[in-house]
Amino acid sequence: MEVTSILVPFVQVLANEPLTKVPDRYVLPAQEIAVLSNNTSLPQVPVIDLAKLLSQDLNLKGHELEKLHCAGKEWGFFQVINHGVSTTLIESMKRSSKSLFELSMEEKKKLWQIEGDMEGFGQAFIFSEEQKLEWGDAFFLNTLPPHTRKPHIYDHMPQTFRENLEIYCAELEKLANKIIELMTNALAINPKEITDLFNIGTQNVRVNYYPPCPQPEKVIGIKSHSDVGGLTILLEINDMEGLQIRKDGQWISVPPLPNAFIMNVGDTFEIVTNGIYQSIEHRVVVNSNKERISLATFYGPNMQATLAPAPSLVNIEKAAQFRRIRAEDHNNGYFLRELRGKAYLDEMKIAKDGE
Ligand SMILES: O=C(O)CCC(=O)C(=O)O
Ligand SMILES: [Fe+2]
Repeated sequence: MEVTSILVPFVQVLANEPLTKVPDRYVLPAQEIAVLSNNTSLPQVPVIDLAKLLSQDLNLKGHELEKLHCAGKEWGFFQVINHGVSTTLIESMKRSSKSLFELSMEEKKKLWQIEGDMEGFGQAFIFSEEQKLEWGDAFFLNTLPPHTRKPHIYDHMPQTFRENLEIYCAELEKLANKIIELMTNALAINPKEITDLFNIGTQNVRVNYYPPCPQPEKVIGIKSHSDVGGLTILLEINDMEGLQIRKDGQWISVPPLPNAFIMNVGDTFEIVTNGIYQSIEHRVVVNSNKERISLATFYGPNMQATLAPAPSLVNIEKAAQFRRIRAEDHNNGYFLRELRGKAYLDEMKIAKDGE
């Protein structure tokens, strides 16, 4: 896909300079400053136990499936424990993701985005020199289907990163498929109505690096957005807080939980479940002490598939909420706009009478 996001400076370099003030290009307008809802009784993101979901004990399984259903419906965000991915693999993946940002500038340059392409070090969603930039760097890659892997990036990646990534991505593809199938069980529909869309699905990874910032309250690490795909699986690399989600109008912090994956439903999943499971707006705030690193793995549909609400989730009580769109067109459209909450998903909605 051709993407026209413009190339931007590396924030990690900026953060290494003795700055006391952040450059204007990063300072958000007052109304966009991230304010955390200050309420100690805010609800916590649900924690789902995959071992229970896969248990032979039907009571245990049923109870956890109900929890998954609530998490999909009411949160669109949850943490998953006992996910079955080996700790050794996860620790290696963490180390090698971190080391990407420790490469020399010369090495990083070989992995730099080239114009018209999103992969490598760089940003997406930037379309003008006036646009406010985020206080964060990213390394983005296509991993599946294999023919979408870009040789100019793969050939220059550090070998250990590449080797770990290969195994990690295969494990996360299996895990994503498992969770999606369990969600279809929780929705009590024929799994194929949704799982068929993910046959030869797409997978991308994004390593996010948010350097410490001298004026953290003036900037944002990632603007509020929902993810475009099916299911995102996030790994916290250095256990730093920063991720926040918007639930019922309030911003709630998602604290890293040891040995868990943070998962969230993307816009595609909201479309195919006819709005029953919701993609949730999230953002990242930064701090002045320490960098934060995360690894997001996005799992999306086959780009040739047509996205539409699953037939059995459309009925007299609930008409189709979203129009049909080819997955590739849906995906490309997402990357042609600035990140702005759930604005893009709203464009996919079928207007109700009188709107
Ligand atoms: O760094 C994070 O915790 C979230 C990253 C994110 O939302 C994304 O990469 O889409
Ligand atoms: Fe995201």
